[in-house]
Amino acid sequence: MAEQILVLDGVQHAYRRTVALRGVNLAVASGEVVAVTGRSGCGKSTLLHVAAGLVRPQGGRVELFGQDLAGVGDDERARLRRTRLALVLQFGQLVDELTGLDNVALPLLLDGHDPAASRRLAAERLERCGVADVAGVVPGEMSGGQQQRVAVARALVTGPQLILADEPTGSLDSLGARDLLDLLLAETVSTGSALVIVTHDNEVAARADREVRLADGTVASDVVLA
Ligand SMILES: Nc1ncnc2c1ncn2[C@@H]1O[C@H](COP(=O)(O)OP(=O)(O)OP(=O)(O)O)[C@@H](O)[C@H]1O
Repeated sequence: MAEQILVLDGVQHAYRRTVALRGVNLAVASGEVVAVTGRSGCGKSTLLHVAAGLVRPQGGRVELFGQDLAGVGDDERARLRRTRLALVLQFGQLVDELTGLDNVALPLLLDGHDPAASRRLAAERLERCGVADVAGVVPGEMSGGQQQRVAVARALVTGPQLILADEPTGSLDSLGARDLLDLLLAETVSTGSALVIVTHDNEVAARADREVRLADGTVASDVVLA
């Protein structure tokens, strides 16, 4: 059986009086593509933030790459997010002042890699993601689709074992969304990463290996797709 790289066990979380997660159990194996679906407000983004170690849950246990996150400090969490984990959000969240190339090289540079080698890897990633032409362009001068492709290139440049994506196609039209999903799935499969993708889009969910549907802060169904 494939190694489990993310395990949520009875995870609970509330923001003041709003309960977002009420005991979520979920395990993701290496290389698996899992879609997380459910109505607005059911807790999908909170689940992703807990999995990324951005939010400390008030109850239950999160195990990431075999480590109980409760015992992992903020610096080590940040290091995990830069190296073994990647986040892709609805709006690429690129650094406005940096070019496409420097945005993609950034996680490597922050992790202390050689600058020239980092930029070479970043250029290769941009090429693979079909956006080599925006290497010298800042995000404000890119289209929404180009920004999301650069965000995918940045997410994959470190060779993460797990990619957490929150509505990564949500800001794009349907054609752009399909293109970006094709890219994300192809790159995920080719690097052997696991992908957890939060989506409202049934077409996106249908292309995953598994669909986990949340309802009111719990897992309502967890189905392996053909
Ligand atoms: N920072 C916050 N402060 C207070 N309440 C929050 C916060 N973030 C989320 N919530 C609440 O927690 C619940 C779950 O929110 P969450 O964003 O996880 O849901 P979601 O399924 O991702 O929603 P959507 O599909 O609309 O993005 C909602 O009731 C939401 O209003």
